[in-house]
Amino acid sequence: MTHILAIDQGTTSSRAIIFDADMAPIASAQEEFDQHFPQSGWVEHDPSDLWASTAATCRAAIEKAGLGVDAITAIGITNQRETTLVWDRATGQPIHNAIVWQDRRTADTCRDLAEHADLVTAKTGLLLDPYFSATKVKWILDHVDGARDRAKAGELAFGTVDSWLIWKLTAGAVHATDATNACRTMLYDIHKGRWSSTICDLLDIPMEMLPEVKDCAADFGTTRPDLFGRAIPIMGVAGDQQAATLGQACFKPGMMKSTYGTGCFALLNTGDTPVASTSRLLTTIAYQLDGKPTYALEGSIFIAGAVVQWLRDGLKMIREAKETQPLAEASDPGQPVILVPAFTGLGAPYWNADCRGAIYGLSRNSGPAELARAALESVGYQTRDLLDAMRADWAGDAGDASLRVDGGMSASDYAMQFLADIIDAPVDRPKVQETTALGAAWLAGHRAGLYPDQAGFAEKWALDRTFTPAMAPEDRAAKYHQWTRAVQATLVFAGAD
Ligand SMILES: Nc1ncnc2c1ncn2[C@@H]1O[C@H](COP(=O)(O)OP(=O)(O)O)[C@@H](O)[C@H]1O
Ligand SMILES: O=P(O)(O)OC[C@H](O)CO
Repeated sequence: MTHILAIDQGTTSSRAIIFDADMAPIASAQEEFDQHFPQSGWVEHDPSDLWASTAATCRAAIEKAGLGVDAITAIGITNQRETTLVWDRATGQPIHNAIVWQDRRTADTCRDLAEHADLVTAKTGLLLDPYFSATKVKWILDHVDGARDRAKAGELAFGTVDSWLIWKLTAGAVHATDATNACRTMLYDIHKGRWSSTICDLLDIPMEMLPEVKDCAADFGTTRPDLFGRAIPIMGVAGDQQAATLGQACFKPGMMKSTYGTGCFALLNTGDTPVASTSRLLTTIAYQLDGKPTYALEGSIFIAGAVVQWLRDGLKMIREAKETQPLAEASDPGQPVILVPAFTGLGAPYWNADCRGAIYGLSRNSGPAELARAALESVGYQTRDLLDAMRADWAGDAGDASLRVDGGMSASDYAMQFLADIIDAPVDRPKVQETTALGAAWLAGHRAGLYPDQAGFAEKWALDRTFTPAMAPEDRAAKYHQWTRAVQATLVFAGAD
């Protein structure tokens, strides 16, 4: 038994990757699943799609590795965070579709609770926003007949995607989550390390439905033997952005990573201190090991790679994401087209749930090339917003000041070079870009005694390429100024002050 199976259940696809004893990925499988948009600003997943694609990719990865299931020592799970599921404990049937983290349907609920915003932030480190699970659970309890009474009677279970997968993998034997997922629900007190009865009361969420919260490396039960041919222990769990922080070996305070998947999430390790943000960033748990939380400041952007998906699936302008590279390179640099991809509102540091996307600076000559460039650049601009906010919040040593990047969109050289240019700092892309899965694998592998400790793991981090800033300072300043004006105009259009 020398290998680890990492499950990465993301927003647009489920992946399973087998890592060998040296922590190298040797086999993987991936499946996309349907996104459901029942109304503007609403996003749902079918829970059975999340489970079926996870089970299928695990089986496919084990098969591809060709080693037999006995080679798998343990499973690590990482997942899209905040996405909310409620299911019947007796039947295992969800009572509603999963409400996805991007979903803004509870914007009004958040407005109604505005007087409690400071209390919520003080306890959870989060901002009172529809992004997090709490108001989504409330919405399900408010809208599904009899749900609240059944939850009070202990008949219903709430979970983020990790809990749902653990439940399915263990055939309902384990209802648990880890501290990194719990801290994204807006129901968890990150200082006391337990569910907040105050916030549960505020939202009328019965605590009977909440999962047990564990360390990231812990015993999460064993899989149903018939699933993969043998009962495999689940030994590691972390939300995907926290898993990427681990996978990027950001173990020291001041180290930072930014992941470019559907959205973009930058996490700065702040050590054992939960730093309260004055710039509307989130205070979150980066990982919890041996009962001890390590905290992070997080900037969350809702749309990063999803803007490229929109060019592909919405505008049908490209067939594959990578076509944006030659298009952007061929664009006319004289056309300052700016795309503000606020398709589901704006996240950090603006936190406006109502605004929607906008494109500025179009002329008769603007076409796919300029749009592709604007889409790739929008990700760099948004990251700059986050890093400026982090600099304002974090007085500690900024490590080596480089930004470690990963996620599907980090494959775009154009986007990464523009990112380095606009943030005026080196951008380091590692050899293993599956850092999210690697982080989950490390948690499980370390607990199983197969993988090294933090220091040994950090030594293995290997660089693929550094993108060095090459933009003239006056161009950087002028371009960023245009971006900030475009964001302001977008907020004004949405009716924000
Ligand atoms: N070469 C590329 N250029 C630009 N964007 C890309 C490229 N490859 C992938 N992407 C984007 O990356 C995202 C997928 O990244 P991934 O890490 O798999 O996301 P998630 O975990 O959120 O499902 C997609 O939104 C896709 O548009
Ligand atoms: O699925 P991803 O990689 O876009 O990540 C989603 C985040 O966890 C949402 O907070």
